[in-house]
Amino acid sequence: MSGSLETVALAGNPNAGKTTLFNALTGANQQVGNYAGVTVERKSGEFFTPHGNKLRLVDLPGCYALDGGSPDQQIARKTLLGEIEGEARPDLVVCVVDASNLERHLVLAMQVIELGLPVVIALNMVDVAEKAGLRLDPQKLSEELGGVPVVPIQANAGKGIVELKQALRHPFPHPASPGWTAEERQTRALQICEIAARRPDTHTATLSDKLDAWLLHPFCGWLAFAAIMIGIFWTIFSIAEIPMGWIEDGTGVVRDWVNASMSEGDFRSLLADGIVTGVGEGVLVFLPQIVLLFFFIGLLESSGYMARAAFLMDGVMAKAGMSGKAFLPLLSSYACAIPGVMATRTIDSAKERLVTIFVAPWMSCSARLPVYLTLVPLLLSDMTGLQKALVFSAIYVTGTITALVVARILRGRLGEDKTPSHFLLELPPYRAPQWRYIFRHVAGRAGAFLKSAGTILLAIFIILWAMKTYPKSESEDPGEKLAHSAMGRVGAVVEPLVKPLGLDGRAGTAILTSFAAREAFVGSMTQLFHVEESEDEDETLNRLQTTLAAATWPDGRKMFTLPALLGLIVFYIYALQCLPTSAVVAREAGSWKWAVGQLVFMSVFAWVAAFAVFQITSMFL
Ligand SMILES: Nc1nc2c(ncn2[C@@H]2O[C@H](COP(=O)(O)OP(=O)(O)OP(=O)(O)O)[C@@H](O)[C@H]2O)c(=O)[nH]1
Ligand SMILES: [Mg+2]
Repeated sequence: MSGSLETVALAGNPNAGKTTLFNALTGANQQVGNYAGVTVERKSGEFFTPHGNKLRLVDLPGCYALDGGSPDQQIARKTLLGEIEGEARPDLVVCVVDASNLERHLVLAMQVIELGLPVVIALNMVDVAEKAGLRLDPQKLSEELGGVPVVPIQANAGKGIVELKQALRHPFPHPASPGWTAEERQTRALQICEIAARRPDTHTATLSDKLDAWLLHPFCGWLAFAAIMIGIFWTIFSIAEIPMGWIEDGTGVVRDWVNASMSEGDFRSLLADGIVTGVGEGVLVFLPQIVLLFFFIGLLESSGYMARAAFLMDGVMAKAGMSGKAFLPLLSSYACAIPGVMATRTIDSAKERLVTIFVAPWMSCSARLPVYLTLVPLLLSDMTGLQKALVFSAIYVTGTITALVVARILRGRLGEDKTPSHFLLELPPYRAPQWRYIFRHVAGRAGAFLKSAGTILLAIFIILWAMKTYPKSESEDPGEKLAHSAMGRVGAVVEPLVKPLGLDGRAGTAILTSFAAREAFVGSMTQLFHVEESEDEDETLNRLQTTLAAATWPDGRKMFTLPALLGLIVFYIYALQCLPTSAVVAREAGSWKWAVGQLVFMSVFAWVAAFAVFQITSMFL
């Protein structure tokens, strides 16, 4: 920690643009989104003022008042009051206010001024205010607030950043702290707005209003929601197929090259079958989909549609005994449960927060995507893009509905809460996405995915290869060879566990590896079911799918029948196979018991559900 640097804190209402300003000042790429409650922890960075002073900048979660109850708002308050252990109180507060929403944002700004710390007001979103016809007078605003410097900026376009930096110079301005009551603040804010931000006389319906009439409509809204979901999955499938083909071809070329340029032996087999095939066909092929998924999530977050989806879901959430506030954390869990669990910090009610943390991993995260992408096309021969998109939507809906039902039961058991959660979701205006941020964010995610391919997954594949190869047997028969190997023995141990699900020890072993990382499943399957190199060009494409479709039991029965596939998909919907998530759950819920309980519960639930699906569908199909 850079303790000696002077610290500037960014405070303000949710969705005021604090993190956008933080990124603009420090060059960081922290998460921004067009809804309240994106930032839930303190993030710090550094920047230089034009006078060459280096300052530390702390981005805070947004808050409506300095006495809010939810964990994220407490972080903001404690930081401003200097109550965070090991952290000095900030030397200066930059209070970010939304110029197009001045009346409400000023109330908090006045509270911040009353703290007695030096304050500079960053009057953000001047573009939006101007479009709405507001006539802003920063000079007047500054006078009315007792001389606090006011700098108009547009954080998402980098406008006014230099001026803002210039305002952060010594001596830091010390405003007089008047000590208003809550009511006085309200009236004062109104008065100031009338003087410093004059509204146009006529109120015209904005584009956001017009869009919302459709997108929040009790019927059309849901229709639009469904269309957006299916549209996204369909696009992911159809566009990604092209680069996937290239990656598969590329993997084939590299494997052929390894096979051609080395003499036969264990090392060649390790490189060609273990590493190249596992990493290429088991992991890299999914990069295009992952990139597209995060791109679309970024688009939804950035445009403001996410907040609408939460609004639509409010009624459904209420039936599950939760507020719409729990929906946004659940929604971000579709990307990854870790930020989802973190985002529960915006929930005031401690019990509702625990319940949300508990069910968050059932929102299908991006790591499950490769598993579904491999299994879904096997369900029917020659599935169309639309059919796949429908099955995908069904998978996501299944996870979500189960999560809500379990949340409802759990919520009932935990009993009433002292602090009832009041749902205060703001509907931000629709905004043009921050493209640069989205692209950097997607690149970051892709990088993390590639890193896992090069580290933990690579290690898993090497271990698998070794287990499959040693100890060696005298036999020439591939089946006997496998049975003799360490892998065959592990498979024999896990087989009784997965046989009731219609799977054999090989599939069982692949499931086992995915407890280390879900993405390992496909690569493991590639290795475990690997058949002899085929000379046929067409077969290289979708090789794993062809292999799995042809896989049989020793007695010749087809293994991946429709019931077995459905069971396996259901298993992956429900299984919690992610150690990092468990670690974050333990931290956020404040107890390891909660995390272990969740892991055990979800694993057992997954097995039972897969068992039921396999057994029941077997009766009919
Ligand atoms: N039009 C316009 N949009 C902006 C401006 N600054 C930020 N935004 C958008 O406002 C939204 C909210 O930005 P964030 O930076 O995430 O807001 P925040 O204050 O950090 O929000 P929380 O972390 O939820 O408290 C994003 O969609 C930004 O693209 C601006 O000056 N003009
Ligand atoms: Mg933020």
